[in-house]
Amino acid sequence: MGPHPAVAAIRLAVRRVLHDLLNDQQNPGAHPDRPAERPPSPLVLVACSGGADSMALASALAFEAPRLGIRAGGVTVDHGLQPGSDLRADEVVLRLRQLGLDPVESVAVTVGRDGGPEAAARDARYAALDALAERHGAAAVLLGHTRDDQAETVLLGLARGSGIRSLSGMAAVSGAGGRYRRPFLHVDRQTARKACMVQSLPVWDDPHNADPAYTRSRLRHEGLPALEKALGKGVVEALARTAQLSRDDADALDSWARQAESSVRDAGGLLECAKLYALPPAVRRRILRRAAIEAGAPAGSLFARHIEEVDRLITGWRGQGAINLPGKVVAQRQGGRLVIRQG
Ligand SMILES: Nc1ncnc2c1ncn2[C@@H]1O[C@H](COP(=O)(O)OP(=O)(O)OP(=O)(O)O)[C@@H](O)[C@H]1O
Repeated sequence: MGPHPAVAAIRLAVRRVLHDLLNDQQNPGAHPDRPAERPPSPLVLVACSGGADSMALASALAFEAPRLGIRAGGVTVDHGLQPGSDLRADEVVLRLRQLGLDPVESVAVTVGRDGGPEAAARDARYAALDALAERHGAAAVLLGHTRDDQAETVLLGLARGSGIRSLSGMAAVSGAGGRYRRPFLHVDRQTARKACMVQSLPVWDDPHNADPAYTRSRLRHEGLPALEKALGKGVVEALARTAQLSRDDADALDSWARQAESSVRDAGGLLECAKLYALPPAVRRRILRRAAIEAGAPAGSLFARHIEEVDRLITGWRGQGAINLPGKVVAQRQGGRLVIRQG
């Protein structure tokens, strides 16, 4: 008898990603900062919170990796935000070792105060995962984001009025050299939970995930169920499809903007307003955003409203003054040119 369908589904998802990874390593051109030499037995780490999604991911990695000549390890990050978080981290380490993963590490981080508490925890976590992956020379770090997480991200973006780059949600491959991989973006949360249950894997339920103080938690427990009730089942799947379609569109527009950029700069490299005006707004705004980031505006603090304001220097010129952007960047018109630089 084969494995339970839920276990088969999570293993297949991980097997696909491991195959992709091996292909990328044989084909280093796909990621220029990846070393051309393929290590004899690459190491893949799973980032595990102890929750159902990442425990399921760890179990599938432990099963599939040895069959492909890949070493499987694990890491859990202790954000130190709840009493007893260090004990939980120790427990996760133990469970990962029981699955046969090696090396397994717990990393304690200090969560800063920049942005909201969730964003600060995420920044600290990724910094720790980056450092650990470097230290072990890991070929990849797997993350347990599911199709449900993707659907929630799309809905949150829609509610904020975001553009299609935000609506494209989380990428299957991201980070330096394509380090982060998300094998479960097409696997639903129920399947991951079921896979843990039938394999008798104990899982930890983060109280934050059920706390109505958090937007994502309210969306998960109230928003999405209400949408499904009103519109029928399949909303999650449809939103995840929107993410994929948006990603393809956003990539195409980014590429168009990169190509158009040189044609809107004069010999001195300044942006020419008349030429920018002639471009479709989606392409023009991408060029303005890139110019602001190049001048030193931090990407994470540069919002659509900032770019819209700069855009009005092109499309609604009434002699307005300089626009201040995050990172002390200033955008202003000088005759027929747009200058974006450190103020
Ligand atoms: N404390 C942590 N240590 C290591 N990895 C983590 C940690 N928290 C989250 N991750 C990684 O990021 C992914 C997404 O995080 P998120 O907070 O959405 O998940 P979760 O609900 O905490 O737990 P899980 O995905 O494990 O059920 C996790 O699946 C896991 O791969």
